[in-house]
Amino acid sequence: MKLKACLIFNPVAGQGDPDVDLETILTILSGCADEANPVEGIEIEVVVTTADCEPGELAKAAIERGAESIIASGGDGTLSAVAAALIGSSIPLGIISRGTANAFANALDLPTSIPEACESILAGGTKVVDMARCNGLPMVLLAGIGFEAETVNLADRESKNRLGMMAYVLAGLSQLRNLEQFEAKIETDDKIITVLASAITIANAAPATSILAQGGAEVVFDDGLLDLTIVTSKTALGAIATSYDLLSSTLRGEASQREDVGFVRSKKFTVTTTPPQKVVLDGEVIGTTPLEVECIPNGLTVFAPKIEEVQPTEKLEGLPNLTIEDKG
Ligand SMILES: Nc1ncnc2c1ncn2[C@@H]1O[C@H](COP(=O)(O)OP(=O)(O)OP(=O)(O)O)[C@@H](O)[C@H]1O
Repeated sequence: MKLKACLIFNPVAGQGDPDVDLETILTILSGCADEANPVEGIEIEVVVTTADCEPGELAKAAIERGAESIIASGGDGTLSAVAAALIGSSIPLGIISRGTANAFANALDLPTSIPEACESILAGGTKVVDMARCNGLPMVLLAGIGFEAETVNLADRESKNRLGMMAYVLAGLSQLRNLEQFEAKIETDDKIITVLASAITIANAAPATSILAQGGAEVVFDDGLLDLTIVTSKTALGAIATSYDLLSSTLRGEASQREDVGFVRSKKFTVTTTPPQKVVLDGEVIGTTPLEVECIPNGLTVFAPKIEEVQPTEKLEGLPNLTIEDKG
């Protein structure tokens, strides 16, 4: 057995059967999933979360007990809390998503199925990604002002259980009726921008489905910078057209060309608004503007699948008596 890890497991996350999920995880991580070809497994201590525990505190306590790595399994709430506790440490974090949106794994290009996530942890490859701090709180993915904050507020636990991802879509559609613009002053590393906005999103990392973060087509999670997207749509119809454009341009890997979308990168942003707007941080409403967000470059180490090397399509050098004639 190698590497002593602590698995922090949320039994109520997502819509799957937690007993089956836990057994699958432990079987794969023990190295015995393939009976014919067992591999060296990981020694694991399992800590099950409770309704009133703080998963980050569980992670810190496990490290004090000697855990060499932490594995978190649950929804984005559990994963973000554990990641936040590991910012600035070199303790690698394994991410096994079992939530509704699985934004955390999607944003960092990590596997979202339980078997694939476990296999990449077992293989031991890691990568280093940026983290951020928003109004003094740890931020893994993004902070939203305006439209997105209202949407998250409306997608409650009960509707997420019933509807899964649709809860966010329906909450977003119903929120369009109340779309309101606000005055925003945005300070970057080198400029001050004032604008009339309906949504502002500051992302460290974001899945393609977080369309309000996608003005610049790609949120790069290891460039030491944050990506800010401004949406200024005035009407519900305009917001639908903008959302559709952001989704389709992201899927094409292109930046939005719409006049009601703007984007800018910076290591740090300060945003003030009139009137004050709700702020959602990694899926939770944390209060209202103003807000200050700063990137923490290389803030977290995560287990990640090894990038497959591209095989060269041609190699002739070194062959004996080699001549190569250009046919012109
Ligand atoms: N044993 C438990 N019993 C009841 N609630 C729990 C327990 N463990 C954790 N929780 C609650 O689970 C919530 C965190 O859930 P998490 O975000 O991981 O999953 P999720 O809500 O399904 O994910 P998503 O946000 O992607 O939908 C916290 O509110 C926490 O209080």
